[in-house]
Amino acid sequence: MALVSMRELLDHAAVNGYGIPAFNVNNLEQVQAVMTAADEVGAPVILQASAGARKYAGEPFIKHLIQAATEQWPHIPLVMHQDHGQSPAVCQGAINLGFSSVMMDGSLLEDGKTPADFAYNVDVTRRVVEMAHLAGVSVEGELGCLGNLETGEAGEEDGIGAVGKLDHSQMLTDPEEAAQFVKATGLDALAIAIGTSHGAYKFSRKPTGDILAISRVKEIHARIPNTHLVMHGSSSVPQELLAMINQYGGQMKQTYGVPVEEIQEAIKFGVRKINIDTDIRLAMTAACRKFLFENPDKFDAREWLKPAREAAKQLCKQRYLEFGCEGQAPKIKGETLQVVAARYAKGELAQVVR
Ligand SMILES: O=C(CO)COP(=O)(O)O
Ligand SMILES: O=C[C@H](O)COP(=O)(O)O
Ligand SMILES: [Zn+2]
Ligand SMILES: [Zn+2]
Repeated sequence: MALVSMRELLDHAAVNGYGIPAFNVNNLEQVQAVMTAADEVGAPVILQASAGARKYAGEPFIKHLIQAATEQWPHIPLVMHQDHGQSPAVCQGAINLGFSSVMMDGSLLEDGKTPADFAYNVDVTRRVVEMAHLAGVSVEGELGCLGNLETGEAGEEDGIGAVGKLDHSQMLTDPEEAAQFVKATGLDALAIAIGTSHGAYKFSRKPTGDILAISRVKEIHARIPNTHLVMHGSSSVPQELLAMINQYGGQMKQTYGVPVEEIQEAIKFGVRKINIDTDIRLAMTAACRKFLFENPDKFDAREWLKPAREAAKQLCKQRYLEFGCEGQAPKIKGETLQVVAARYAKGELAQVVR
């Protein structure tokens, strides 16, 4: 199957009440891990590449790694999504490269650090929607800045994130603004800020409602019922992976992620895409450290990449099962992007705002 539109997958997830993890990928082993996990459980796939991934691997490698996955697993509906595009020009570049979905992150200015105002965000996102939908490509936007509600720190850890202190109004997406934003842009999916942040250091304790505002999801969803909500910074940071990393020579500090049961609750109220990068990093690092510690004589990279890839696969499989993706892939039609473009043109995919 050729690459499919993210809108098609998320529409299917909405009708059938499940969520799809969007995994960040940077190299061969991560692509293989996600795809084999999806194949084992019959899950649809969103592979996303950040600017950091494109810098690390190079654009031709990212493009061809993901296209290779469509050849190896032709029966799996697969979206190639650009994560955190910082400008319309970056999004246009991704569309030209063959991405079937793009994120225009206009919550921050082009530097990826300075919080932007609402008018700027609307303007850049609307421009991306106009060009992307002509090609049947889906658009995710973001309203509100990801950040830690305990400290007010936006916490730039992965190259994308506001710098310095933010107030709570900047770190929690406002339902009324979300409604205005969707009306003005017509985008397909909206990343919301509810207290999650990128990277491993999200919460100093297991989060409760005051620092992870899942209740916001319900309020936002009520206003924009067919715009798919996206949770960034949604790694769960499994304690056993932290312990394993530290057991085999690592020095990670105590930290907590987003509990899977909170994500499951959010899925009931309109969250359809759940971004996960850090958990794959932790799983691969833990497995790799363990293998090299136990086999100090080994030096073939394939030998330590194999357990790392296997650990990433297990993590991905677990999330597919927990978010309800099992057996959904064969039920997805896999429309061509041309068909989806025609549906946008006819107004069939217009957003509802209440
Ligand atoms: O949101 C993300 C990518 O856009 C990744 O979040 P994590 O750092 O929690 O995995
Ligand atoms: O959005 C953040 C992702 O975790 C990507 O991280 P990265 O910029 O290090 O590739
Ligand atoms: Zn952002
Ligand atoms: Zn993100």
